[in-house]
Amino acid sequence: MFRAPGPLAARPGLLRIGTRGSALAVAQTTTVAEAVAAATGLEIALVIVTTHGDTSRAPLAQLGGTGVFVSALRDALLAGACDLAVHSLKDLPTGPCPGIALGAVPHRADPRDALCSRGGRVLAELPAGARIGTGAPRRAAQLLARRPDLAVQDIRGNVDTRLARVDADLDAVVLAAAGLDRLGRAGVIAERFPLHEVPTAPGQGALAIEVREEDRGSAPYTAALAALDHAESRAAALAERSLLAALEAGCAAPVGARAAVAAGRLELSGTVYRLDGSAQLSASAASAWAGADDRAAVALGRRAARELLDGGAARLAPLGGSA
Ligand SMILES: NCc1[nH]cc(CCC(=O)O)c1CC(=O)O
Repeated sequence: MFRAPGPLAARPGLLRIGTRGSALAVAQTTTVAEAVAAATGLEIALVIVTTHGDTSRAPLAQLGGTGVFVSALRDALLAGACDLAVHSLKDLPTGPCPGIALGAVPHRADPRDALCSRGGRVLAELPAGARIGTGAPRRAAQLLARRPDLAVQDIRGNVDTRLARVDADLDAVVLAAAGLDRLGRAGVIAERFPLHEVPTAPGQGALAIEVREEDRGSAPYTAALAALDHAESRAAALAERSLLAALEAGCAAPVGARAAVAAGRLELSGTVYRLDGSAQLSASAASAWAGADDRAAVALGRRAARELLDGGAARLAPLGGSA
């Protein structure tokens, strides 16, 4: 495996995998590349695609939401500058992208949120008024639901930037455990919030491997994608995303979800929060799990979303918009 220093032409036996350039993205994509190389014997090149979201310091909402991280990579894939693209699945907009297919969802990492605090204090140990940083309305609402006395601060930036705030001016930050684990930074985690109390962003901890629609059924893509795909992770991620899509909610809406295959069933639950954490609404659904079936997973997400909407989810929280 090597990193392409610039544009790299396609050639037989070479698979070019596109990634964002952040430390986390490169770590994730390296794991993917190693798995494909081991399973297929293909030579793998990492193609780093710089996105507007990486270079701008403007607030995420102003940039058009987390979709900015995704579109440059998709453009590179469609333009033939790479053969596969690796994204954090939770950053993908829920709508389809013409010409691009979801090729694989690899084995999901820890979907939980992690608290990183000064002195390693867990949430219950933080003093009243403690300053806690997150850029996600969902995380803010969940924190306030459990600790209305906390002062939640809006922050953004990559993992290191956000962790640095704990030493600088904040008492704690909340981050995805998966990102910290993948960066070898699990040591900074004071507490992983249990999923039944803190359901996380749909798709959190999962990766999405995208492929050009016209390539997905042919060699060497089929072998690479088969080596990467993990059916249970794919079903869970699709069910969670389908819930978000059916709520017509953006990726920054105050919506938590968790799905998993257990004892032959695919189980999903979703929760919508009032932004200040003072109210929430949950729904769950389950269906028999008989192996890979994207449509069953999507149907499950729609069912849970319908229950949430019927229960008044749209009155509880602003669901629309991507930021
Ligand atoms: N919103 C940005 C983002 N997209 C994916 C991850 C972490 C890795 C993952 O969830 O797969 C993060 C950082 C975070 O939420 O702390």
